[in-house]
Amino acid sequence: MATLRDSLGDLVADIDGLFLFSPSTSYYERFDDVDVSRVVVAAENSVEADAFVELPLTFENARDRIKFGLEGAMEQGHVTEGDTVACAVAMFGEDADCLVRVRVDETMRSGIYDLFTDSRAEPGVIRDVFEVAIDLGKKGQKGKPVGALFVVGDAGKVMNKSRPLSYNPFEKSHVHVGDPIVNVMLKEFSRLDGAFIVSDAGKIVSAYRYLEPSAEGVDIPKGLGARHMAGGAITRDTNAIAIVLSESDGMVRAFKGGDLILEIDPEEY
Ligand SMILES: Nc1ncnc2c1ncn2[C@@H]1O[C@H](COP(=O)(O)OP(=O)(O)OP(=O)(O)O)[C@@H](O)[C@H]1O
Ligand SMILES: [Mn+2]
Repeated sequence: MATLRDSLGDLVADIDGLFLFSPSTSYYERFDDVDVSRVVVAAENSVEADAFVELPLTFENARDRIKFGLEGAMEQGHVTEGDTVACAVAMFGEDADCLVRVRVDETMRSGIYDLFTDSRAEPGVIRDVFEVAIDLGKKGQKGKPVGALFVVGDAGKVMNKSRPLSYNPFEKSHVHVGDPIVNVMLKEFSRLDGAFIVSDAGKIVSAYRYLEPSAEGVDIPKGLGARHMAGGAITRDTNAIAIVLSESDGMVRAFKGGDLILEIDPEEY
């Protein structure tokens, strides 16, 4: 047992910060006396932590969850480059069952935090669009897999770089993502071609848009087709982000600045 304990000790030796992911109050309070900065990463700050990073999604993939927390803490100044931190994460259960030691540096930065907090669109709008895409990916449309492309934020510019494929069902309406009825509409219209355009504040500006960005210099992973190329490229030409559900592999991918930032599997949600 001694060696196992030693190796656990190694994981937390000389750390500069302790990250607690969605801790219960009693778990959080167990670390009241630690002499390193304690950062809570959770959907809500129910433990009233001083250093808190809000999770917009659960991020079933623990790597994404940790990256989000670290990037947020870097951005908020709770940790700095070169720090080594320990992260207590719940991987399988409700309580922390996993301890991860990481060194905070620029290579850790995937842009996952900036995607939500430093885009033109409001973080809540981005979260709502993710939720629609994940839901659509999980259930498909009438049991069949569907693809969908959502371009979120900077809608005026996106409209200028696209053209209609059909009449716009959202033409005179003032509906917003996150509204349950709208989510049903979005799912219904996802069977048809083109992209949904969503404003910074979450208004659905249009469906059925054919995007015409310049694809120059856009480097998307091999194997992805025109939908992903158009989605990635429009985020280089504008300050929008794109959230793309693939009909062929069922994954939800997010692009910003022409780069693939995040990839999530709806089946895990
Ligand atoms: N420039 C574009 N603007 C808007 N929608 C597009 C554009 N190009 C393709 N699409 C949409 O994407 C759909 C799928 O195209 P394609 O198979 O080439 O993309 P993909 O990236 O492989 O996506 P998937 O993984 O869903 O198959 C098209 O039927 C069309 O509705
Ligand atoms: Mn395809």
